[in-house]
Amino acid sequence: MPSSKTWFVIVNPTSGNGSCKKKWPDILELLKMYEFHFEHVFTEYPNHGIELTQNAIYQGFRRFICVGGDGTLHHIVNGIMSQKHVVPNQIHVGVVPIGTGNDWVKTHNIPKNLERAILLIKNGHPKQQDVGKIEFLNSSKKPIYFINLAGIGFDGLVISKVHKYKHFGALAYVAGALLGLFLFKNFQSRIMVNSKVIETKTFMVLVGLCKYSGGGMQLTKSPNPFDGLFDISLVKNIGKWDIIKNMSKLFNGNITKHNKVETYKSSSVSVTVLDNGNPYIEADGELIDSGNMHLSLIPKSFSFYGGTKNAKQTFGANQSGYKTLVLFVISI
Ligand SMILES: Nc1ncnc2c1ncn2[C@@H]1O[C@H](COP(=O)(O)OP(=O)(O)OP(=O)(O)O)[C@@H](O)[C@H]1O
Repeated sequence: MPSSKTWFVIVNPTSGNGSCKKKWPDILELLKMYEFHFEHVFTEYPNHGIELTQNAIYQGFRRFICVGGDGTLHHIVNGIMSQKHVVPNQIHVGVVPIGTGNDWVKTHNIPKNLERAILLIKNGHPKQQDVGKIEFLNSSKKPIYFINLAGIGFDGLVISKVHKYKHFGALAYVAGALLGLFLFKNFQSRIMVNSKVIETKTFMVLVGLCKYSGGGMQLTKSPNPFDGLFDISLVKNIGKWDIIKNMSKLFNGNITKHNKVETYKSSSVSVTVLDNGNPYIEADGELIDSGNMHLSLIPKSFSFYGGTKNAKQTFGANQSGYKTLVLFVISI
């Protein structure tokens, strides 16, 4: 049985397009220098983080460090939320962000600098944010949990393409979006939210808890991971050229003001696909399924070490993302 002070460190060597493997020796030194008691493991295949987290909880670990990107963190969250041994928010998670998008950490002011991220964990006090739960209608698949954003439609298609472009860094999401625009067909869906039933041609439905997704895009209006409500964007029958013309608005949040976008605040939402399309569902940037889904919110269930607003923000992708996009488009 590990002591309550022992950390369980989960390292995804493939995160950040493989940069995690190169940075791990420095992280190891820093953890030793700041006198963490810890054990560490490497993930060996996709989704392995879920199993590693659950086994560590059964062994008695209550404090985790995620060394990786949004996907690695997503799997740790799913390991925590899908076990029945310990109340989820009694397990505390620190993050050393070494992903490609690193979207979740931007909301919580977690620095990308390795030493500062580790010091934040060492000196921080855990906060609790809301967790989303996705249940798959017409399927026996187990629920999936998310802490950043989940989406169905175009968003899911982009995630299905992104892995091919991870060597572009955060621009992988832009590359996936540009390719996806030419492949995607809007689908007919029924959305149930706040006792309202909406049937419409749909580009995507986004269900947000935190502010950034897709490498720094802001796709919902005013997400708050602590308020017990999802921040939902229903993007109706928008055209491809309309998206291209409004590309900058994906990064500054103004896309939610477009006349084809409706926004809602709710603690649950269902999406049923009404035509032959089988749109992909993504959660925290991971492709998880396709088809119909029901989402509900579990308040303050994820406990983590976050930074403060005053901490120096080292990402700034929301400001720089659009400029980088323009450079990227010019370069291809
Ligand atoms: N040993 C491994 N081999 C292959 N894939 C792995 C391995 N370990 C974990 N994975 C998978 O790697 C994927 C990507 O991880 P992660 O999201 O942390 O990095 P990233 O994609 O670079 O960052 P971000 O999501 O922030 O853009 C996850 O889906 C995870 O399941």
